[in-house]
Amino acid sequence: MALQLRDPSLLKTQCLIDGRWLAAGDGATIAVNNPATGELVASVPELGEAETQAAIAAAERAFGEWKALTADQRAAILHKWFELLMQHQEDLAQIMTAEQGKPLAESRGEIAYAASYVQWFAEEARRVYGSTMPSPWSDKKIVVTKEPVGVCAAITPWNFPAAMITRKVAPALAAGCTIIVKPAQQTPLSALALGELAQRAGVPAGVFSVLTGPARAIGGVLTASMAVRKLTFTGSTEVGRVLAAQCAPTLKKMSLELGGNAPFIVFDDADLDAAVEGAMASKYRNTGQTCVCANRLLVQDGVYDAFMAKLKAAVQALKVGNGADAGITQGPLIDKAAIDKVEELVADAVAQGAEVVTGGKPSALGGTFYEPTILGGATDRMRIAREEVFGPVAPVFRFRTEEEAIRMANDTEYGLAAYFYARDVGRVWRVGAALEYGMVGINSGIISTAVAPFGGVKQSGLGREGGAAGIEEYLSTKYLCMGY
Ligand SMILES: NC(=O)C1=CN([C@@H]2O[C@H](COP(=O)(O)OP(=O)(O)OC[C@H]3O[C@@H](n4cnc5c(N)ncnc54)[C@H](OP(=O)(O)O)[C@@H]3O)[C@@H](O)[C@H]2O)C=CC1
Ligand SMILES: O=C(O)CCCC(=O)O
Repeated sequence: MALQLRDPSLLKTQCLIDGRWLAAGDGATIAVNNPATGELVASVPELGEAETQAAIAAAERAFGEWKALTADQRAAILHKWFELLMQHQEDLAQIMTAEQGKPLAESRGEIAYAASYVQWFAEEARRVYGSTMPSPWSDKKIVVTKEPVGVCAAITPWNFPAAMITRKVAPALAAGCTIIVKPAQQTPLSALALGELAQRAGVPAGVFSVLTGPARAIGGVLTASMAVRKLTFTGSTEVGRVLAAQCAPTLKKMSLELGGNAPFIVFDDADLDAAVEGAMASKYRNTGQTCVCANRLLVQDGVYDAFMAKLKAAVQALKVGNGADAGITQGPLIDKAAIDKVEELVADAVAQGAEVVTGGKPSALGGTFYEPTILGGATDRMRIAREEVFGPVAPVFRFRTEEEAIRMANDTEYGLAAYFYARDVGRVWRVGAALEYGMVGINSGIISTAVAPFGGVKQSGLGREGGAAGIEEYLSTKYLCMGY
C-alpha cells in the first residue's frame, strides 16, 4: 500500500548534493522494499564515484562560510531543524516503519530521539570553550582554542535510520563542520527526508549532503579523499576495521560505533519484576536489532527458575506483525540474511543442548518474521555466546557466584553495553567497576539518551556520541603561543 503522508514531499527519491536534488546521471536506481510486505516503497539513485567527488567538493566550498557563522547562528538553524523534525514526526515515523519495519510506536520514539540530538547539539554549539593556562614564560601567553575538523563523512546503518544520522550530523554542524552522509541501502528514505528538513531549516548548500549507492564505491572515495578529515561510522565491527584501514593513508580522525555482545546479569538480590522489564526493553527493542541489545542473559542460580517463568510470560505477550498495524510490538527482521543468521545461531545452540523455552523458529507469518525466543541452558560453547544475534532471541546462561558472572560477562572481544540488576550497594559498585564495557546499565535496561556519551571499548569501537564528548569528536585543538 502506498504511503499516505501529510507532507508527501518528504518522500524523496533523489539525492541531496550541494543543496540540489539529483538523480544518477545514468538514471540507475536502487529499490527500497518494505521488509514486512516485500512491497516496493520507492527507488533512490544509485550514485557512484563522480557524485561522491562532487559532494566532497561542495562540502569543501561550503566549509569556510559555515564555520565562520557564529555559534548562535548555527544553533538557530539546528533549533529550527529540531522543530521541523518534531512537526513532521508522524510522517517521518511512517517512512521509517515502511522501510525498516519497526513498529510505528518505536519509529515515533526514534524520531523524537533523533530530534533530541539536534536539540542537544544546538545547545552545545554555544559551549565550545577554549582554555588558557599559566605560562612558563613571562612574555608569552598560552591560549587553547577549538576549531571544526573540516569536511566529515558519515556511513550509517539501517537499524536506526534517523537517530544514527542526527547524532553524527548535529554535532558536526554545531562544531562548524560540513558533512556527507551515506545511509544504509535498506533505509535511505529516512536519511533523505532528514536532508529535506535540514534544507527547510536553512542549512546552506553543501553543508549537509546525502548520497545513496554502492557502499564500497562511495565509501572508497570518501575514505581516500584528503579533503575529508573525519569519518564517523556505525555498523559491524568487520566493516569498521575495513574503513579504519582505508582511512589510514590519509590519517583521518575516526569515530567507530561497532558491534556488541551485551551481557544482562540478574543477581539473586535483584528486583525480579524490574529485571524482567529491563530485559524485555533491552532484548526485544527493534526486534533485537540494536548493538546495545542484551545478547546474553546471565542469571544467578537462586533466581533462575523464577526469572525464567516471568520472562517467558512477558515474551509470550509480544505481538509479531507488520509494524504499521496497531498493537504490534515486534516487526520483521531487516532482510533474509538477518533471519538466516538468527536461524543458524539458534540451530547451533539447540544442537549443543540449549532448551527452547518459547519460540525458536520463523513465525508462521513467513517473510523475515521470527518468533520471539528464549533459549534456556545456554553455555559458552555455543556460537550465540560470542556472536551478535541481532534478532529476538534471548539465550539464558546460569551462574553461581559474582566472580563467575563477571568472568562470563567479560569473556568477549566486544565492550559496548552491559547491564546488571542487583540491590546490594557493595555489589553494585564492585560489578559496575569490573565490567569491561563503555556503558553499564545498573537496574536499567535502557541507557540511550542524547545527553550521555554513547560508545564502546575493545572491538566495539572508538569515540563517543552524545553528551559533551559528542561535539569534541568534531573539533580539533589549536594551541596559540602569544608573545607580547
Ligand atoms: N553497531 C551497530 O549498530 C550495527 C551493527 N550491525 C551488525 O552488523 C551485522 C551486519 O549488518 P550490516 O547491515 O551488514 O552492517 P554493515 O556494517 O555491513 O553496514 C553498515 C553500513 O556500512 C556500509 N558498508 C558496508 N560495507 C561497506 C564498505 N566496504 N565500505 C563502506 N561502507 C560499507 C553499509 O552500506 P550498505 O547498506 O550500502 O551495504 C551501511 O551503510 C548485523 O547483523 C549486526 O550484527 C549492523 C548494523 C548496525
Ligand atoms: O544499535 C545501534 O546502532 C545504536 C544503538 C541505538 C541507541 O540506543 O542509541
